[in-house]
Amino acid sequence: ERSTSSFSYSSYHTLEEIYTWIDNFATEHSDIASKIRIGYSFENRSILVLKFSTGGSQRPAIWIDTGIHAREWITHATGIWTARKIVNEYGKDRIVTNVLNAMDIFMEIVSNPDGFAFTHSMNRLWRKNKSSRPGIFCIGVDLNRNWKSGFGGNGSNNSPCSETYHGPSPQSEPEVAAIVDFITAHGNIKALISIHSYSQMLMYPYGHTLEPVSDQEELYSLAKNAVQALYKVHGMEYIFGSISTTLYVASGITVDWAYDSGIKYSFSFELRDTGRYGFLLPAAQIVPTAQETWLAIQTIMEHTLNH
Ligand SMILES: O=C(CO)C[C@@H](Cc1ccccc1)C(=O)O
Ligand SMILES: [Zn+2]
Repeated sequence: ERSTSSFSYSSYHTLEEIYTWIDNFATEHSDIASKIRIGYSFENRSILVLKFSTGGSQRPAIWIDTGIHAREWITHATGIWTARKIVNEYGKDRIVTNVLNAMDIFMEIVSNPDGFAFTHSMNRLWRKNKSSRPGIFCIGVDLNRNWKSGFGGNGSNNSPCSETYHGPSPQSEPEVAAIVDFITAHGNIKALISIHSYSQMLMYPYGHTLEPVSDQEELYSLAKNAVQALYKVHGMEYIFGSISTTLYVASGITVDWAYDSGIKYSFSFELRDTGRYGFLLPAAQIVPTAQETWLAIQTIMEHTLNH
């Protein structure tokens, strides 16, 4: 009996439970899924990625990450549900089947394992990683400010005690360097989706400047279509647009680096809710959130496949 079938997709889980699930999931779906270790965190935990592939080699691919901010538990839970959805829908759903017959999907569910473990052990609202450096008395770098593009600019902070501390240099954090190295070595990533919570938004670059990206029109209309598909599931309204104009200026962020590295379809989600529960979203909303997010993700994947 599949042990992942005893796993509750409508509950939050610890780091150990998620890592065990990843192992069992890759074993039970070895025809299409495999587990890759792309590096080690500051506290030496494995950084794991699930690869979904139906063959070929170096196929164009889609990258999805969740949990870069430790306290955003709905994102890890959404990632787990989405991984199962992908393997269950291959061969049934037209979009998933077409995407996986031509492209690979890489999904990093726990992108900040040290911080995530800390939200279970010590501080539920921890955001950053757990890096420390000699003579610095505050812990952690904001992994969504440590990327090269716009590094150190407005909307990031030079103080190690800040929640948006950008770190001493771009990619100084092993959790960011691991992704940069993997995506750079792969060289054929066509879309990147970096999932956060909360606020109910679907955003695209830039965050570090108010200047529109060259593909602004295309990304705007794709985001519009994606949030319309999402809305149809449970009536949840998402706003959309560029990060700097929709939310605030933020520098050194994942999607700005991705876009500047040639990944045109780079998006960041802010999942449920709009503040009533915030990071403490009740587990009862995990499946509804994942279900609606899936429609937006499918919209982005299909567009990526067809362009
Ligand atoms: O995670 C957030 C809430 O914890 C808000 C996100 C908003 C954001 C998301 C993606 C790209 C730039 C900014 C952040 O400030 O990094
Ligand atoms: Zn976040």
